[in-house]
Formats: sequence, structure tokens, C-alpha cells
Amino acid sequence: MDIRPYRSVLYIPGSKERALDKARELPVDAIIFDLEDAVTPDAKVEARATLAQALAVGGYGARVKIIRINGLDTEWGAGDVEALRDAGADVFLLPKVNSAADVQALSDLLGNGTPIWAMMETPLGILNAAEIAAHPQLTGFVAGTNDLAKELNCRYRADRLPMQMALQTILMAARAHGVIAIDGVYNQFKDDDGLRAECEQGRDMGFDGKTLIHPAQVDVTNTAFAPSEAEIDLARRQIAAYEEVEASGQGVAVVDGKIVENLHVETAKKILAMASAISSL
Ligand SMILES: CC(C)(COP(=O)(O)OP(=O)(O)OC[C@H]1O[C@@H](n2cnc3c(N)ncnc32)[C@H](O)[C@@H]1OP(=O)(O)O)[C@@H](O)C(=O)NCCC(=O)NCCSC(=O)C[C@H](O)C(=O)O
Ligand SMILES: [Mg+2]
Repeated sequence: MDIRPYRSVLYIPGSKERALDKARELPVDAIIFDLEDAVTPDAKVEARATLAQALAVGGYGARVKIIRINGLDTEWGAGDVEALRDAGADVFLLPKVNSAADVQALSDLLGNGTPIWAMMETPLGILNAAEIAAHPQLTGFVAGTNDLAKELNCRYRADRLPMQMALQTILMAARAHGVIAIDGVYNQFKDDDGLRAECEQGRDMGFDGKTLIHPAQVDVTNTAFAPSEAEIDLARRQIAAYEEVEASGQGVAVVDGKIVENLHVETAKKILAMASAISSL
């Protein structure tokens, strides 16, 4: 089973050398090297060279390296691609994607087949989520909950009720097309309890992980999105119980008073594969 964790996906401003250095020692699963909202307009051109240099030096290990460029409708987008096309990124992340045509425009500019992820953060993008997820070069979605809140004119609430439809649409489209789905950021980066609650909500909905803005958010997020000891133990017992009944010609086992069928065993195997992928990091 080819499975890799995306529990913690940290944004780093591409212009900040200190943060680019610091990320080499943080236990995150993926890094978004940002040239968009974390970089001011007057620093955008210089940030390309700063980021290219950090990537050339390397040291980011197994972390997935994602470059978020500026939108292709801005004065910087095409230049970002030109400057960083061959910098060694695993993924290019396009902000404010509205349609599959936006993804195709980046694909044409890249010209080298590098996987593309889409920021899902505009109303039109959410409405077109299925066609965006179906693009052959698209392998991941990132929820942009700050831009979504701005565009929807909705309030930030702990239960994220005003965004539920958008978040679930992102997940539906991602799962329909085998695409990774990462939840949005939690802005109050010193509030661990609030972060934990939002991580658990996103995890329970089905997100693979969460985007982060500060190193202080990494541990809470890694814990929330990793299988717990109890989940690992249950998965092992479900697999064992099912194999036993299967050997006697039956298709349903019972563990802890709940039925276990073939589909539950598939989930249990995924949990064990994820736990093993995390422990091998
Ligand atoms: C929020 C911050 C501006 C806070 O920065 P700062 O005041 O420097 O924090 P600290 O002093 O607590 O930092 C301690 C050390 O950690 C390093 N650091 C800080 N942030 C990061 C980071 N993101 N990655 C790596 N390292 C980081 C500092 O350099 C300090 O290191 P040291 O000196 O060695 O001890 C800042 O955290 C920040 O800029 N965060 C990123 C903000 C960002 O990326 N925003 C854009 C993405 S959010 C978004 O756009 C989502 C989406 O599009 C949407 O619409 O929702
Ligand atoms: Mg955004």
C-alpha cells in the first residue's frame, strides 16, 4: 500500500531566510514555500532567489516540498514559474483556482509534468471542485479558509458552520478523484486548545492533514492526524478477527460489539499502513 502522511503542511514565507532555515529541523510532513500572501509585493521578486537558494542548499529531507506561486493573473505568477521550474519542488501550488483551465494554464507554463495542487478558496473554485480534481496533473487540494471567509463574507466560528458546505465539497471532489485534501489554517497560532479542536474536526471530516502557519502548531497537528494507539490496536484486532471468520467461510466478524466486514478491514489496513509510514519517518 503506497501511503504517505500529510498531517502537517507548514507555510513558510519564501522571503524569510530564518524561517527557511528553521524548517529543516521541524517534524512536518510537507512544506509550502510561499511566494503569495506571506510575501509583500516589494519583496516578491527577491523572494524567488532566496527560495531557489534555500532549495539548492537542501536539507529538507523527506518533507514534501511545495512551492506556492502567485496567481497567473498577477504580474508575478509567470515569473515565479520561470524562476523556480527546475528548483527541485515536488509540487507547485496554484492559489485561487477557479476552474480546470487555471490548472491547465500552469501545466502549460511548467511544461515538465510536475504535480500541481490547487488552493480551494474561491466560490467559483468550490463550485467547480469536481472538474478541477479531475485534471490529470492535479494531485492535491488545500482549503484556503481565510480567502473563503473573505469571499463568502462569513464569520469565523469555532464550529466552522458557514464553511461546512465548501469544506465537504472539497473533500467529495478530492475523494472522487483520488486527490489529497488538506484543511485550512488556524490563525490563532498560540491557542493550542482551539487548534486541537479544529484539527480533530478536520480529521473527523476526512482531511489528510492541516496547513499551519507557525512551528508551535506542529505537534498538536501531528498528533491529531496520526492514528492513535487505540485505533492501531482496534485495527489489528479487526483484521485478526476477520481473517479468523473468513477462514471458516463467513464474511462478518464482531469486535467490541460492532460488525467487521471486508470494507472495515480495508480501513483497518490503511490505518496500519499510515502508522507504519509515520514511524518510518
Ligand atoms: C505569524 C508569524 C508572522 C509569526 O512570526 P514570528 O513573530 O517571527 O514568530 P516567532 O518569533 O514566534 O517565531 C519563532 C521561530 O519560528 C520561526 N518561524 C516562525 N514562523 C515560521 C514558519 N511559518 N515556518 C518556519 N519557521 C517559522 C521564526 O523564524 C523563529 O525562528 P528562530 O528565530 O530560529 O527561533 C510567522 O509565523 C509567519 O510569517 N507565518 C507564516 C504566515 C504565512 O505563511 N501566511 C500565508 C499562509 S496562510 C494563507 O494564506 C492560507 C490561505 O491562502 C487562505 O486563504 O486561508
Ligand atoms: Mg488564500
